[in-house]
Amino acid sequence: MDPFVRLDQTTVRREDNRGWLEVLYESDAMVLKRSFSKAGVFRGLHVQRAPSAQTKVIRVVEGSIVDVLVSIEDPSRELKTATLTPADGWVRIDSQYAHGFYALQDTVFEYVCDGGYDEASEEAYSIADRLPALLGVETVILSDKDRAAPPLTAAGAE
Ligand SMILES: Cc1cn([C@H]2C[C@H](O)[C@@H](COP(=O)(O)OP(=O)(O)O[C@H]3O[C@@H](C)C(=O)[C@@H](O)[C@H]3O)O2)c(=O)[nH]c1=O
Repeated sequence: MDPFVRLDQTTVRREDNRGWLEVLYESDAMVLKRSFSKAGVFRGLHVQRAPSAQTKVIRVVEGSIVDVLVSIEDPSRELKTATLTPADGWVRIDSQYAHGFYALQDTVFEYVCDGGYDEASEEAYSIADRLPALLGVETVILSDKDRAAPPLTAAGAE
């Protein structure tokens, strides 16, 4: 038997108003993806809940972002931010975090998720109206899904 198992997977690119998302490799156990975001795009916040929770390992290939996390276990829903560029290399985000990022420049972003994509278990929260003050930016380009997401509020305030 040939030990070099050729994978019959073609890259699927989905384009929208933000740029594009490519699924490079997908199995039941993991997904490898790459996205391109125009400067001013915000993607997120997204989290997959149990039984489809995912740890994400992310990196910026080109450009720069402000990465945004909020622990869904933290009742105060405090936002954590970090500016990331290619020099930061790979960064791990554990599964309790809803994740998003703002593209400061045109940005190529790559990430591996352990566990497959499960749209039904994904939750999205909007922080779009807070981004101008939080990041000192004017432009915020969103997907239709993220624009329609409920606002992130402290637990018990929903
Ligand atoms: C994330 C993802 C999306 N898709 C499809 C669904 C939709 O048609 C299109 C675009 O999906 P989204 O709008 O959810 O793409 P995007 O907003 O880039 O979603 C990503 O945001 C960042 C912040 C994350 O943390 C990621 O885990 C992921 O949720 O691609 C897949 O087929 N597989 C996937 O793994």
